[in-house]
Amino acid sequence: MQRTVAVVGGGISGLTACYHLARSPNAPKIILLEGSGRLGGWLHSTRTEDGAIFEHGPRGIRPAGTVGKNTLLMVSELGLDADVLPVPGDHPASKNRYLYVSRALHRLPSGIGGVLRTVPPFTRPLLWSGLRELAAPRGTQPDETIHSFVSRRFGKELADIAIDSLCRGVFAGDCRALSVRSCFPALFEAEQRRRSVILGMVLGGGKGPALDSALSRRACDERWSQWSLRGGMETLPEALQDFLRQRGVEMHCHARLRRLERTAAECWQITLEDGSVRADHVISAIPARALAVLLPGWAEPLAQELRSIEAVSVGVVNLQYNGATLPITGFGHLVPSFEDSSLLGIVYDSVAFPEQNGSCGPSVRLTVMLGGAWFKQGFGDPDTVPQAVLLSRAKEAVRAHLGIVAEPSRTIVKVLKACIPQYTLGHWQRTGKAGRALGALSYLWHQAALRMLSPLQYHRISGDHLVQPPAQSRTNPQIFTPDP
Ligand SMILES: Cc1cc2nc3c(=O)[nH]c(=O)nc-3n(C[C@H](O)[C@H](O)[C@H](O)COP(=O)(O)OP(=O)(O)OC[C@H]3O[C@@H](n4cnc5c(N)ncnc54)[C@H](O)[C@@H]3O)c2cc1C
Ligand SMILES: C=Cc1c2[nH]c(c1C)Cc1[nH]c(c(CCC(=O)O)c1C)Cc1[nH]c(c(C)c1CCC(=O)O)Cc1[nH]c(c(C)c1C=C)C2
Repeated sequence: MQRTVAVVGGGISGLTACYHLARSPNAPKIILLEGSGRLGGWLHSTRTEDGAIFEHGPRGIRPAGTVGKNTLLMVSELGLDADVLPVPGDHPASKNRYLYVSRALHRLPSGIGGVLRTVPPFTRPLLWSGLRELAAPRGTQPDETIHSFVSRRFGKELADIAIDSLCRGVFAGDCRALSVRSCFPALFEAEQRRRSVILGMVLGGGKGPALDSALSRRACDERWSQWSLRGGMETLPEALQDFLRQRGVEMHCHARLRRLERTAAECWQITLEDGSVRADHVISAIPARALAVLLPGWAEPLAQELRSIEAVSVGVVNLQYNGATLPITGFGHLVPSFEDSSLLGIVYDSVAFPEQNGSCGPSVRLTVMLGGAWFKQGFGDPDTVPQAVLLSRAKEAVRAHLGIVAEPSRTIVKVLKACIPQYTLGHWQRTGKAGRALGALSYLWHQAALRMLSPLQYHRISGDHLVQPPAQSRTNPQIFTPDP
């Protein structure tokens, strides 16, 4: 008899889970249950009538590594090759990286010359940090904050300025709280394996299996730093939706889960707001805390671990300035927390993807990212912060950092509540305990099946929704399967 798999959560993880299930031999009956009125989760693009695109969530996917390659393969299989907008290695958005420190923009050093010279905002050449790292002993702790790890190996200045900013630009988080083992497993493992991060990176090792495609070979040849899609990132969930519909996958929006229980007949009873569904297997692709409240009482040890994974909120302000020009070109700039804690950085969307400017003539499109781990101290409660406060803060930052004083011709303000999970110190223990709790509940962990899922998640993104297998096979969705 055909088995039924219910996938909970219609973000990119849930959609990708359905995609791989639908393509598998002996595909089961698949039911996708999404709580909101649309599929795609944080992949959300506004398309204006004059053809401009504004991204409210991710705006560029990195092609590198196993997950990057697998994602490009999926993009190809979905027939989206012609829609891909690459940012090649020689593009200013790939080459130029900026930090805003002491009220000025600083281009980060690159190339051998940049490493040998003292380049502000740093007070010594980066070569010094590199030599220090090569000589530093291997760490002895099972986990460490990213700040402590980088200070110990490369020196405090690099941690305070560059790593602090990087963590804000990837996790909207505080490097003094985030775990190096869970956020940057490659760095942690390089130190464990070779004693030095630099040696570990140069000598390589530990890569997962990747599926090659013409698109990923092109990405490699042209050294893409990232890519987007002509109609915006939301094109990806839309294409997945079309694919799944053709394969007979049942997709339900406004289907928020209320309760998840096992029945005497060894299957899952999924209670929705207005009905219920039965399934042999459940794949959860919803945030960890959202899953914790759905679990039955006997799964409390698992729920407890899932509850402890917090997520931060981000204010995303899209701005378009017709007729304006930027003083510099690059992907954007980041702001370290000591400079301005609640302003994370500004993305120069019109530099990386000018094709998405629309037909209003030359213009600058920017996204100002606010809050993150500093949201409450900067803006108060994300549920009640007035949009005008975020907008005025964003416009002021654009004026002060980039010298654009004109009023924007278009603005969109969104508050993304609890959108980026934080893998804080000891996250590996939480996921380990959760995995053991699952084992003790006598459910099977289908690690192999999971490796293919969730292209974005694996990109050291939010994998919080899941109880994660060990770092190498970390992925997002979690499968609950009754014991055979
Ligand atoms: C501002 C921002 C910028 C980002 N930039 C990048 C980037 O440049 N590159 C990159 O790779 N990644 C980026 N990310 C990360 C990336 O967007 C996320 O990791 C990814 O979208 C997460 O997808 P998901 O499907 O796992 O989760 P989500 O998108 O959170 O989807 C979960 C879904 O579950 C649904 N749901 C929740 N509870 C229930 C319930 N009880 N019942 C049914 N459904 C439920 C939700 O409505 C949602 O649709 C960014 C994220 C943000 C917020
Ligand atoms: C989970 C949320 C993510 C955000 N961005 C990324 C994720 C996964 C992807 C990402 N962003 C940056 C990197 C670092 C390495 C790189 O390839 O550049 C990654 C993997 C850095 C970055 N992010 C933003 C900017 C302006 C930069 C600097 C780029 C550069 O070096 O030129 C914008 C930004 N993106 C996110 C946030 C919270 C943010 C804040 C300003 C989300």
